[in-house]
Amino acid sequence: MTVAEIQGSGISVRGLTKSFGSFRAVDDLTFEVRPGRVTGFLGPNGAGKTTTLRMLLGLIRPSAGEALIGGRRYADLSSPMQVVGAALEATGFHPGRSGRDHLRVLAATHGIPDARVDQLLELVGIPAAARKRAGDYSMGMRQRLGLAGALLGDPDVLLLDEPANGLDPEGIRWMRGFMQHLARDQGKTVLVSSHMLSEVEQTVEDVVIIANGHLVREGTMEELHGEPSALVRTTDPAALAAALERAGIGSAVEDGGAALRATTGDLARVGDVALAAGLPVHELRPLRTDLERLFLQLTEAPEHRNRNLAGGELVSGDPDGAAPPVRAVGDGPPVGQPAGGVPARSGARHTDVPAPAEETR
Ligand SMILES: Nc1ncnc2c1ncn2[C@@H]1O[C@H](COP(=O)(O)OP(=O)(O)OP(=O)(O)O)[C@@H](O)[C@H]1O
Repeated sequence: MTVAEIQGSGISVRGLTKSFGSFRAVDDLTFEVRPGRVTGFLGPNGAGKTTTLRMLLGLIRPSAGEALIGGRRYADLSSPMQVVGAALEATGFHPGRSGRDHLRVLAATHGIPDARVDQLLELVGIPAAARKRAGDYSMGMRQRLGLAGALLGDPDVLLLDEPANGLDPEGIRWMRGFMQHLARDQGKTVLVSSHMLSEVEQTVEDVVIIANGHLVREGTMEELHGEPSALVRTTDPAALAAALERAGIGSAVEDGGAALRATTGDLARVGDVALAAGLPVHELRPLRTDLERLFLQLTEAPEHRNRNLAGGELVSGDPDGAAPPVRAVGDGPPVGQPAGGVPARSGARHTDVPAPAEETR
């Protein structure tokens, strides 16, 4: 795959806004999602994740702004199934039909051979169950069937809404590995939504965090973790702080002055400095950012506090009349060809946030 092809299959959301009556579910949202990476689309319940995904898929019409896949609006894709696959809700299956038949019907309407269906059922780990009625499936099996449906057209872009819901620990591990394989080995753009950062922190390379319809943070997991640092406990923290400073390492007091946080992840160096200064080290360990605390800080800041949960007018379907409210996984977009040309990722990062939450004990 060439660089141009890879860049051509990203996601670009610009100034995206969606109002339901007077209620703004998505508010001037701008972010980019890169190919070849798994990106977490995160936010608390009601933050606007599903609404955004539905706009990307042309299921509802934006009130303003645009949601582009490979540089194009969904409605302008001539072969959407080969460009984007989505697993939004694992509920859109005919209960009396087997999982296999569900996929075969879907495949047939898009000229995809049955062999692909069986290959995918194998790939997602439900080859035998696929012959049973989908109505008897567990939530985890429906998730896997939904994923198979999303992959039918071998799209470059995958949108997965809370795919770990209902999976057992082994299923979650499998799903993580599978998403990483799709992104890293196949160069696909994988956007996975979740309301918990901890659920996806081991899977995703990038994050887009929203709250109350607004973007609160966009960046890599590394950026979210912040600069590495180390906690060091000794008998004379002030003397160690001075020694560290002479060695070019910054520090700050922790634990009410009983310990120091050194601004380096190089534990050996901190230990060596203490030894050279003749100070005993009673504790020395890396300090990790408490991501769950950071997530709460980001999404519960007063300006982002979740007004959504307080209500808002519930409208069934889309008042703009763009499309039906719910669509089955992988439901029938027409056949055509892949899109191209997504603009380069913006270097800008959102930083209207408190300092990273740090775990100190
Ligand atoms: N058709 C609709 N009419 C009115 N309000 C709606 C409609 N669809 C969504 N909303 C509201 O928009 C807000 C965002 O909903 P959305 O489903 O996008 O959030 P979410 O981040 O996906 O949440 P969750 O994690 O709970 O699925 C919610 O307050 C929701 O009630």
